[in-house]
Amino acid sequence: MIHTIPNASIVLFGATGDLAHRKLFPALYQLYQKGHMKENFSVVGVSRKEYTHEEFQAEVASAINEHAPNADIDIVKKFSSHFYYLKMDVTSKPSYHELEELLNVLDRDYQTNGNRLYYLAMAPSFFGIIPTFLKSEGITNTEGWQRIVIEKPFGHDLPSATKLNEEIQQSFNEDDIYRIDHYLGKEMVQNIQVIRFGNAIFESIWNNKYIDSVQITSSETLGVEDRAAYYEKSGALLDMVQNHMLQMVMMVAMEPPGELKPEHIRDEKVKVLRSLRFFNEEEVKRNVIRAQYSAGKMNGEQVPGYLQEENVAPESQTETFVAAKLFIDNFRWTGVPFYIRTGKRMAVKSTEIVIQFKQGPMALYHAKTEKYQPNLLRIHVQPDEGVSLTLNAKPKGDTSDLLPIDMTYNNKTTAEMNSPEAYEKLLHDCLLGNSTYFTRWDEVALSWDFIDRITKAWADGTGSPVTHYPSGSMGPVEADELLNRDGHSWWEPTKVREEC
Ligand SMILES: NC(=O)C1=CN([C@@H]2O[C@H](COP(=O)(O)OP(=O)(O)OC[C@H]3O[C@@H](n4cnc5c(N)ncnc54)[C@H](OP(=O)(O)O)[C@@H]3O)[C@@H](O)[C@H]2O)C=CC1
Ligand SMILES: O=C1O[C@H](COP(=O)(O)O)[C@@H](O)[C@H](O)[C@H]1O
Repeated sequence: MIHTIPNASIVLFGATGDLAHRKLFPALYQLYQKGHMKENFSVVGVSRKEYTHEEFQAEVASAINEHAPNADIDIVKKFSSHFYYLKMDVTSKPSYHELEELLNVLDRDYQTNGNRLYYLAMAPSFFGIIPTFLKSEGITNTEGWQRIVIEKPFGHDLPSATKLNEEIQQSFNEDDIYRIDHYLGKEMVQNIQVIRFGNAIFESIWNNKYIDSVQITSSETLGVEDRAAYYEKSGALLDMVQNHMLQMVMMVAMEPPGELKPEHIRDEKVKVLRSLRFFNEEEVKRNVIRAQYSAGKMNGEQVPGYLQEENVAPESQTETFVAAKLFIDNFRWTGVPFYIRTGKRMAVKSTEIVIQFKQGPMALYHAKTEKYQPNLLRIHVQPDEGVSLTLNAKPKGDTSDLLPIDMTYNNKTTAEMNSPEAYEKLLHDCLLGNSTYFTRWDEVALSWDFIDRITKAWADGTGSPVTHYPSGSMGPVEADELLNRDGHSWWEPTKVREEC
């Protein structure tokens, strides 16, 4: 539900960066333009570059014009007049006093009641120090609420994430810490719980009696671009699996919450991670595939392999693709494999969840024709948004054959009616104090515990080796074999038909 955001000051650390320009300014603008933010808010941009307030406002306006669809020039002007700039090195304790002075003026001018949201759009190395100084220099000491948004990655393993968390919790309560996973802001990821718990026909068959397997694919066409410095240390496992892929697994596998309240939903998600089978070395080798893109063709154009990309080590073993078979050892899911795969430079940009249902008890049709398809429920997360259900029917006039048909719901009908961007929804939620779609510490800790065992097996040389896949393909043959040995194959991403 959309509510009007209360009066507040937003402090945006990292205001000259890529995330602020491409995602955060446009997301805030959309909230304003739709009337969810009224006039009583200010945004203080913080970075080390020199800007006057006016230069910064012009920069914000230009970013919105470039990245927000259908931006209105007059509204953009009015919106950007709420922005202020402070040149500040976040590692310098005394500079926080200037921030406090500015915020005190803005709190008064905009009647914010001291409500403040601190958004850390900065490199992770700053995630600990900023909350520490915000607290020690008394900035968080106001009458209003104080919330902090932490970008990803939250640590690089369980020990580093624990240390970071302890540091942040010295200054902010868990309830006021909003760890962002932007996949949780995606329309169709949020829709999973409605499709499941809002439709008795699905929830009653959402278990190992009726579901054969689950597949989650998140493929990208982009390569590493200019992010090799970060990506070389992360790879697809830390960049996508630890957070986004596991979040989608949790949304598909969780039990119904007692109520639609943040803690009820987050409790159920955590229980999924508690039932996730944590792999030993042998299981990592058997169930987790890693690979790197080699040169290939994308849209008819030759593109380089990962090792030829700028700032990538000549013999880098960083994986740009991961496929895995996961097991959730609980009453609902025992025996149902969850196959996940994600990678860069793949054939299509797509995120899709496919629920494959079991065949009926008697082979009246499926043994007789190759055209028989298992029933599939596809949740199209992006770029198309929607749901489709594959059924078997009979072709017109022919009683002896089968025709798979799709019943499709398309969530995104026209360019003018795009769903809100993930960051828009998440900013809206944290300004309202709704943490449902942010990751709680116990989720983060368990997900690192699961991931660390894979990282360790790979580092010890006991996991499967890094193989290669040509750019423009859907991954290495080993990822196909992972499913083939169970008699399965990957369902390739499909489009939601426009006419439906
Ligand atoms: N970009 C994206 O699409 C995504 C980014 N993220 C995460 O968001 C965060 C930010 O990423 P991104 O915007 O790409 O990073 P950038 O490198 O583009 O921006 C970093 C920002 O930090 C500022 N900065 C650096 N050092 C200091 C300092 N000592 N004091 C004050 N400001 C400083 C920089 O400005 P200046 O140099 O002027 O000080 C700049 O504004 C990261 O954690 C990233 O992992 C997550 C998902 C997607
Ligand atoms: O967090 C990240 O996500 C993006 C993919 O996000 P999407 O919304 O475009 O699917 C990925 O490219 C990036 O490497 C990763 O850091």
